[in-house]
Amino acid sequence: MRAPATSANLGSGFDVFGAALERPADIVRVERAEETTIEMSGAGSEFIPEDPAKNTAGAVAEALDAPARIKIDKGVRPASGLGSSAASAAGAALALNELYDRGLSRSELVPIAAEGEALVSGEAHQDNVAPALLGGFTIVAEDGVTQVDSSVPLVVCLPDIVVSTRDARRVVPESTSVENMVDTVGRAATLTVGMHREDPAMVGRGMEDNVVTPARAKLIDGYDAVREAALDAGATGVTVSGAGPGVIAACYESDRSEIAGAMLDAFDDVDVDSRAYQTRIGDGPTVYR
Ligand SMILES: Nc1ncnc2c1ncn2[C@@H]1O[C@H](COP(=O)(O)OP(=O)(O)O)[C@@H](O)[C@H]1O
Ligand SMILES: N[C@@H](CCOP(=O)(O)O)C(=O)O
Repeated sequence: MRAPATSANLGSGFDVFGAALERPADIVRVERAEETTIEMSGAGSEFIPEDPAKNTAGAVAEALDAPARIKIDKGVRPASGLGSSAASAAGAALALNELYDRGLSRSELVPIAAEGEALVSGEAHQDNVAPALLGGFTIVAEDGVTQVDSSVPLVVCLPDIVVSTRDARRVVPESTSVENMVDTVGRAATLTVGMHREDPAMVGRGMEDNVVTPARAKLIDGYDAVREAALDAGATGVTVSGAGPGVIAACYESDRSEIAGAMLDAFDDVDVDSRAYQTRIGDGPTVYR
């Protein structure tokens, strides 16, 4: 099972919007077993507990009552803002659903995979697991998830800084002004139509946000300079990816490589190592049998 990285929030859609990324991804393998065991390898795996009670894939095996030998090769580093914890949870949910013939749809697996998010961030937010399972752009609302296929080009720059989602949720303001609310609704609506039209300019305009992103940007050294550099290089919009520290830019494909270089240079200028993924909005998980 190949389960994609995801970017949640996209600025104006805190805890609502999410997008599957074409790359990077986790590879999740499962075999039936008497009790669940987990073996981790790959990017940042030394920081991820193999104890099933502390691993997002273990939480999913428990929720599905599907004990298994689970092997995860991380393509998505933990505490990245790229839905690392969600990729493993979504991959495990889909793989275990097949292994045990549970017959649940990908949409029905969203709240089950979110059990993993509750374990690591304290809340079962679904805005990463929804796109990780369904692909494309997703909107998580009280009454269900809406999915739209899209392939808008993106650059995601991941600095060598760790920001845990649990900590980054603590800095989110408890309230905001009506003026900010009106601005956010306008931008969220613009972004949604932009995704549907696959229009990078509209998506970029909708990625601004005056409430959550400014509070979280303070946790990322060099954020303002990286954002400016990406915009100068042609990005149509830039924001914090998920809870950070990843920074995501929407763009036209022809500008992608220049934007990636500009973001890497801007982090380098403040002595922060980083890596850039030239990617786009992509599909959900791929199942290998
Ligand atoms: N299978 C897993 N993959 C990634 N992180 C996991 C996993 N299981 C538990 N974790 C823990 O979840 C935390 C990372 O999740 P989170 O802070 O939400 O970051 P991200 O934005 O990358 O998802 C780390 O503390 C990590 O040890
Ligand atoms: N809506 C959540 C999304 C967290 O995404 P992650 O990729 O950082 O785990 C939040 O903003 O807290």
